[in-house]
Amino acid sequence: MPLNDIRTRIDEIDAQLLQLLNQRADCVHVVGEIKKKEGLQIYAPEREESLLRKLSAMSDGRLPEKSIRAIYREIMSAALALEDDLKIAYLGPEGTWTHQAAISKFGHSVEYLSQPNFADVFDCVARRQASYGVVPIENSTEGAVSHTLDLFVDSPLKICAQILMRIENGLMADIPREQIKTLYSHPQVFGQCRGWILQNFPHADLVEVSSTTKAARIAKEKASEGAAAMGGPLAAEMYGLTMLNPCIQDRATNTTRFLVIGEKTCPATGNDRTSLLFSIKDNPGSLVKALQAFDDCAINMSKIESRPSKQQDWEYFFYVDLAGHVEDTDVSAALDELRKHCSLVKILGSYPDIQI
Ligand SMILES: C=C(O[C@@H]1C=C(C(=O)O)C=C[C@H]1O)C(=O)O
Repeated sequence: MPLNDIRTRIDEIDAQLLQLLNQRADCVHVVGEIKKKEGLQIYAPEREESLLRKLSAMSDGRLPEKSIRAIYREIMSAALALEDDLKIAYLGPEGTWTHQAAISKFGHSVEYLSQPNFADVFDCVARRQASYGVVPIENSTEGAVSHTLDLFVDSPLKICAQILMRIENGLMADIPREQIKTLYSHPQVFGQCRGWILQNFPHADLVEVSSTTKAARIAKEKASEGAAAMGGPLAAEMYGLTMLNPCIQDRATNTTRFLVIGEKTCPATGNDRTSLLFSIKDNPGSLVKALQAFDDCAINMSKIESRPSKQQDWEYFFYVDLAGHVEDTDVSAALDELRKHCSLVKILGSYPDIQI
C-alpha cells in the first residue's frame, strides 16, 4: 500500500480513537459524580490494576504489555484529572527518581507538589493539601529506606499502591572525566554504585547531598572546582550536564520500590500484597511464635525489616510484607494469631502486587 494511503488510514483510526476517548471521558465524568456523592475515593488503584491486567491479557496485537500500560497510564491520568483536581505530593525536588516514579503512576494530567523531605510528604497528605503522596521504601541493592519506615509508626496514612522502577544512575559533569575531583550524590546512589566508584574514582571525595537533582546543580555550579554528580538522566538534562557514563550502578537490575500513601487502603484484586508493622512482647520465643503464625496459615512472607522503636532502648518494630490481602481469610487468620504474641500490630495497607 502506498505511504499516503497508509497515513490516510492512520488519520481515520485516530479520529475514531479520539471519538472513543471522549466517550470514555463522558463515562469517567459520571463515575466522578457518583464517587463524590457517595464519598468514595477518586483514585481506585485496584480498578486501574485490574483493568491493566485484563487489557494486557486481552491484547492479541503488536503492542507489548509495557506500551499498553504506558498508553493507558495517560488515559487514566486524564480521567483522574476530569474527576477531581488530584494533587500528588512527592519527595522532591523536581527531576528526582521519586518524581519520575510518581509520574509513571499518575501520568501527566494531574498536579504534582514537590516536598523537601519525607515527613512533609506524609504531612501534606494528612492535612489534605495533597490527595496522595509518593515515597521510596526500598532499593533492590541498598535495602530499606528507613526514614519512610519510621514515619509509618505514628502516621494514620495507609499504603494504597506501589510503584517499581528500574533505576539507572549515571556519571554526569560539565567537565572532562580527567578533571573530576569530587563526586556529589544522594547516599542511596553512592550505595548502589559502590563497586564502580572504587574501580573508577578510588581517590575522589564523595559528598552526600539530599537529592540527585541538587547534586546535578552543584556539578554545574562548581564545575571549575572539579565537581561531578551521579544520578538519573532527567537531573542531567535539567542542568545541561553531559552523561559521561550512563549506567554505573553495580547491579543492572537495580530497582526501587515506591509507595503511594493516602487516607484509605485498597480493595482486593486477587493478587495483592500487605504491609504491616508489629512489636513483640518481651517473652522468650515471642518473635519465633509471631512469625510462625504466617507459616501456619501458609502465608508467603516476602520481607522483614527491624527498626529501633525510638520509644525504649533495645525495643524494635518489625516491618513485614506478605502475599495476600488483609481481607483474605488466610491472611486474617494469620493476623489473629500474630496479635496473640505482639504488643502492637499495625496494618499499613493492602495493595495490588505488580511485577516490573
Ligand atoms: C474512572 C474511574 O476512576 C479512576 C480512573 C480510572 C480509569 O480511567 O479507568 C480507573 C480507576 C480510577 O483511578 C473508576 O474508578 O472507574
